[in-house]
Amino acid sequence: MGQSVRVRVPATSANLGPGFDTLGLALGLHDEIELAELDGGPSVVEVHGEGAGRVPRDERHLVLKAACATYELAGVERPALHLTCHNVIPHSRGLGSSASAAVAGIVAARALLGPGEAPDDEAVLDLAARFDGHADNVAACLYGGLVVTWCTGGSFRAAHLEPHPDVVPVAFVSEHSSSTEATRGLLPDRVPHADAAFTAARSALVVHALTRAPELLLPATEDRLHQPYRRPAYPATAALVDALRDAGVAAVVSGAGPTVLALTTGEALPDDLPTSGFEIVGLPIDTVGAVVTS
Ligand SMILES: Nc1ncnc2c1ncn2[C@@H]1O[C@H](COP(=O)(O)OP(=O)(O)O)[C@@H](O)[C@H]1O
Ligand SMILES: N[C@@H](CCOP(=O)(O)O)C(=O)O
Repeated sequence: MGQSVRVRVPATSANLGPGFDTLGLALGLHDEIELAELDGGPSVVEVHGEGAGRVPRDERHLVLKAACATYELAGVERPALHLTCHNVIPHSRGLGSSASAAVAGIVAARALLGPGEAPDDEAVLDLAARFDGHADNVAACLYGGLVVTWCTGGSFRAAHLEPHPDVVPVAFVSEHSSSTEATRGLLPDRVPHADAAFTAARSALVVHALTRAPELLLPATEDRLHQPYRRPAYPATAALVDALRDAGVAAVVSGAGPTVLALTTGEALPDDLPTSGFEIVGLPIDTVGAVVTS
């Protein structure tokens, strides 16, 4: 075997209510991968934990594909690779597992590429966003903390912000899965101008609430752009979001769902919530993002 690297990537929650396709938050739940260059032969994929026995273990594997895309971007012939995945982030629940997989592969391949060959930070973000299709998830995964993402001149960009220390996320991880692609299919091509204006105000306010004024999180997390349209895909998720919000807790659908994210300030949650089918997990905000650990 040639040189190898180990990379740790956080889970992420996208949208945060009104920030559809724009806002992302990194959470303290991590996958780890090892990527090693082989002297020859076909690439090898080992998967432990989440997805083992379900995800493909050949060139279609997301982490390996993302690593290959990085060599291609760098214009460097790719060696055969040995990939080992230790997965914890649940798949298809709205916690950005596919984005974390893409970031893991890209960051690992960048570390293996020589100086002068590796893509710079902007190119890495753009590649990851194109590869996964969700800049909000990949930017949070790369940088940690809170991100605002946008696309300009055909390239994805991100601003990194420090969340207020009083913000305490609690995830209600659904035992059911939901395909992001499928729930995007529920979104209309057009929305009423009043709903766009309503949500634009909340989207700006939620950045203020998350960084400076957590007491505004409940009004700041209202959304009319995506959650109302996705409700039929997961009634239990919709009911839990409603119950939490009725009790004064700033709850949103995490990403495309069906997990629910409550952005609390550490207050006790009501004990009469409709949580059947959900695992309640306190997840601190990850402030460092993807790291090469060795
Ligand atoms: N670590 C991983 N390794 C390989 N494939 C993965 C990994 N994480 C996610 N995937 C693939 O992505 C799919 C989930 O993507 P998606 O529907 O966007 O949900 P999520 O909200 O978890 O990102 C999984 O079914 C699996 O095929
Ligand atoms: N902005 C995207 C985010 C998808 O996140 P995921 O964690 O559900 O993959 C969307 O809302 O579709």
